Amino acid sequence: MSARLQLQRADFVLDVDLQLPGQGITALFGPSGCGKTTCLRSIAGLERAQGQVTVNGHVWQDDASRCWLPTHRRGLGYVFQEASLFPHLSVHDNIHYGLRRTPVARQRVALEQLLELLGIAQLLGRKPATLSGGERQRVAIARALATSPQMLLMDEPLSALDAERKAEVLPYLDRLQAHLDIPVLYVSHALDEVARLASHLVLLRAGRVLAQGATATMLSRLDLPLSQGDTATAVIDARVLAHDAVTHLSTLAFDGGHLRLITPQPPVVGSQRRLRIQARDVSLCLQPPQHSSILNTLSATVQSVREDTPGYAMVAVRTGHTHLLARISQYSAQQLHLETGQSLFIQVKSVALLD
Ligand SMILES: Nc1ncnc2c1ncn2[C@@H]1O[C@H](COP(=O)(O)OP(=O)(O)OP(=O)(O)O)[C@@H](O)[C@H]1O
Repeated sequence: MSARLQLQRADFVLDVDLQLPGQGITALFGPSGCGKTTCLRSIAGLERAQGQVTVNGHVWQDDASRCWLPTHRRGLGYVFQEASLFPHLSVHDNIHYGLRRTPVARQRVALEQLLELLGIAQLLGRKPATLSGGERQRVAIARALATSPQMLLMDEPLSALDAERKAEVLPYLDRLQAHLDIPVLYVSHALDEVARLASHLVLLRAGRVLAQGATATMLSRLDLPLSQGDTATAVIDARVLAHDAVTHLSTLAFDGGHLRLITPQPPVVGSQRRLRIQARDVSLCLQPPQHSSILNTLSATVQSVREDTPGYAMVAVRTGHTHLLARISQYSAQQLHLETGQSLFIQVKSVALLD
């Protein structure tokens, strides 16, 4: 998918060039007012930006050749912050409203599969007013997907939900991603959501693309603001090798070694899982640590070091082909004489399963 878009407002200019994968979830991320929604609405044809938009070989817009498809002809699904369901229609009729407008030849998503993936089969007879916020949003996603779109556009779909409801909906988004072959462009300003869901990340600043690339790579780049401060995080895709029911420890393999973590529920052996390692949970040692309570020690190479917030240094390290961050005191960075290319050991105090 590619989009080159320019739009001028009185005090805001959008000028982006997006090259996105035709699969998985791509996050459009950045601070409030940077243009995420404007960008999404321009791709949808809800704003009249100038430029070119091509999705899966379909040209939605190309001003050079005077092509501009209206929204209803772009083959897209759109999910807003607040589920915009028809209040007088049942869940069944809301979903079928989208389905009826899709010619049979274009239907690629089986309705039963959609209901199953989003866990809404038992809600079909209900009216939107009787649903919880999380259920409403799942129905809104089903309605958008029922039209078998070329692309699903989601604008902060979880931001109106409290933490509990958000945690309830996230696994459904994981399942959609695993089972449906529809690329998603996902607007968010919550880094935890992006780290969990997105395989690709576009970082926006003041209407422009600051950087774009694989989420894992973007999160660990010291030249980007994502790696600053206490929330800096790395994500790793890993495979479950084993689970020990006695110790509750699971062992996962990634490109760089093995990690062990306590998992209350045994994960499926052989499954691919995404792990999060926060920079503040990684410490550095020049010698292999001995007799430590910390479960995970890996050998690594220093990639770069940068001053972080006052008193702290952020260190990018590589283990195998995997990039991690360590947030340590500046004092420690000086004591260890850290330099690029240096070999050392990292201790990982905490690893979390994200999906
Ligand atoms: N309809 C509009 N008319 C004029 N200016 C607008 C309009 N909608 C948005 N803007 C301005 O355009 C800029 C980008 O807004 P946009 O909503 O795209 O940002 P955002 O990154 O999605 O922000 P948020 O995370 O707060 O939703 C902002 O300066 C905003 O004030």
